[in-house]
Amino acid sequence: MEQRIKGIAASGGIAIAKAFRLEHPDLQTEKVTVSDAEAESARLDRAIAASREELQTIRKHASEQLSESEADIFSAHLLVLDDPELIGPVKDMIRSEQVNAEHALNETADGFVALFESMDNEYMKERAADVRDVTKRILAHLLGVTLQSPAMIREQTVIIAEDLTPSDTVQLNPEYIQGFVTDIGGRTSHSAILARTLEIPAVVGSRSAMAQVENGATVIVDGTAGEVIVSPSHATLEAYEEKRRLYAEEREQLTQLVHEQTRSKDGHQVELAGNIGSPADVAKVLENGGEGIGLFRTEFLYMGRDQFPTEDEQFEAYKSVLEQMGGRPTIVRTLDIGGDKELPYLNLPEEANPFLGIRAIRLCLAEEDMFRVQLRALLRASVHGHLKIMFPMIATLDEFRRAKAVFLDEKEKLEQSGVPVSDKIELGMMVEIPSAALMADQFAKEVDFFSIGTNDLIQYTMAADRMNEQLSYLYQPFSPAVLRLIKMVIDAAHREGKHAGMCGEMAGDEAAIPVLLGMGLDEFSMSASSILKARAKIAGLSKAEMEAKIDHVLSLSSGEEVRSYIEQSL
Ligand SMILES: C=C(OP(=O)(O)O)C(=O)O
Ligand SMILES: [Mg+2]
Repeated sequence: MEQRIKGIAASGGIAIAKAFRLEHPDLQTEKVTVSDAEAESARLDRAIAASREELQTIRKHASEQLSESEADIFSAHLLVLDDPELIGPVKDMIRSEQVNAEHALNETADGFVALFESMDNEYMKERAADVRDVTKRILAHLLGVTLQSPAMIREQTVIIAEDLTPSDTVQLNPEYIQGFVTDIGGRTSHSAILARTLEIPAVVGSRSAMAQVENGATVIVDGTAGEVIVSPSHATLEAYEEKRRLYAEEREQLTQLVHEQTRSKDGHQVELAGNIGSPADVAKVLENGGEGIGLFRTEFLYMGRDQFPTEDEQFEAYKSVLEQMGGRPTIVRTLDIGGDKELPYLNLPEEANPFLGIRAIRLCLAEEDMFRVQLRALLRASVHGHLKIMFPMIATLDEFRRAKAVFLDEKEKLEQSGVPVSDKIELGMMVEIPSAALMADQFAKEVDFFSIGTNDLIQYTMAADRMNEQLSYLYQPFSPAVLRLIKMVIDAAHREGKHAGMCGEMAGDEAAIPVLLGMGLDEFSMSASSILKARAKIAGLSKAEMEAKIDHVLSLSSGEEVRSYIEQSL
């Protein structure tokens, strides 16, 4: 009997294969009193050493088979493994309570996991997953059991699991693993991100796949719709085989656009760029035909560690991105920390409204030494490619001028000490605060370019938290208030002969592209996987026709009206 299970669409496409249940061994432990605490502590050390060796092997496998960013997950695990804040208390507990290593490890790790998960912060939640994953590995070694390894699978399968740990996911060989379904997890969990990187269809958060799917059952994973079909009827199977064929055909057609320029039907050219968070992300942007980097979120270089990255570490990262981009325009955004992105080692005072607090450029101007380190690293890297720098969260002209003055001061100092620096670095700003959009005419005289950050611009225009799902009716890219601000920014830039780009999620939204093209946006920056679709979309649109409709769009009175007008006539 055909059964359908709904879940969260984590990675697009259709997979059809036999189910393989990935079950993790029972790692239940009991509290036992030990007489020799030192011997117990030594037993823990041996399990940690064995885990370290295993993790190093997996990390090597990941960096060879996948990319450095996947390998980084295991570097994070190795850091957890060596973290005295985790291991120290485990050993203390073994000694002070005379208990077995398994129990001490479980108790301590549970405490950290609960603490991290209670924080309303995506980043800390991921750290909780890392601690859980590392704990399991050490426990397996303590208990002498083997963790099942997906790398051993050698037939076409769909993996069904309660959850896939990052170490499971990284072992998935797309040659055999057609897709996967998990009971828990969301779109931003490690397993979902890796599925998209591997381009394996995946459904996460299905809740009941493990309870309903038996080993060897035929399974269809519709990763686009977030649906799993178990033991499909003949008719369903045929329908999905056809869907799978169409999906592959569509992707194949899109890859033909990789080396194309981005032009509308009537010949207007725009630039399609990629958003990245680390040098490892550049490869995907290039594979998908990105013509530049429109946003490098450098804060990720500062996160996931316990101290600031040094000037040299940053220099290497910027140089790597610029070299990989081989002369294509590369916009690096200076540190945008604060709000939901925290740096534990910065010890910022708690704020009642962090999104309205000391974040991004405000923080950099307050902590000038930290800002100068980043600017020096960028200046030194500038000779390795086509670097543009932008400042986040600019609210006033004074802030832009102050940031620019610090930049020029560092530039001069480096030049005086004989360090080669490019003379062509453009300095721009994010427009993500309504005050900046409203004053765009004045900013446009002083900046080299604008990049509109709609993720924040929408939240600050509508006073609606971008992460609060209950406010999604207000968080509307198509709200005429937001569209009018965007239009003001683009027009102001063009009046001064400057470029206007966009790096918020809206730039890659297929429904928004006709309006943005019509308003004259010069550069659209988005996640790598959206680039080719956007290129195809633009190729089918006439810039002149879109432009003729903008006045009407801006005269509409609600986001819903704009959306339905776009659906019907753009
Ligand atoms: C691109 C943006 O920046 P972030 O999402 O990093 O705040 C934005 O605000 O639109
Ligand atoms: Mg922003």
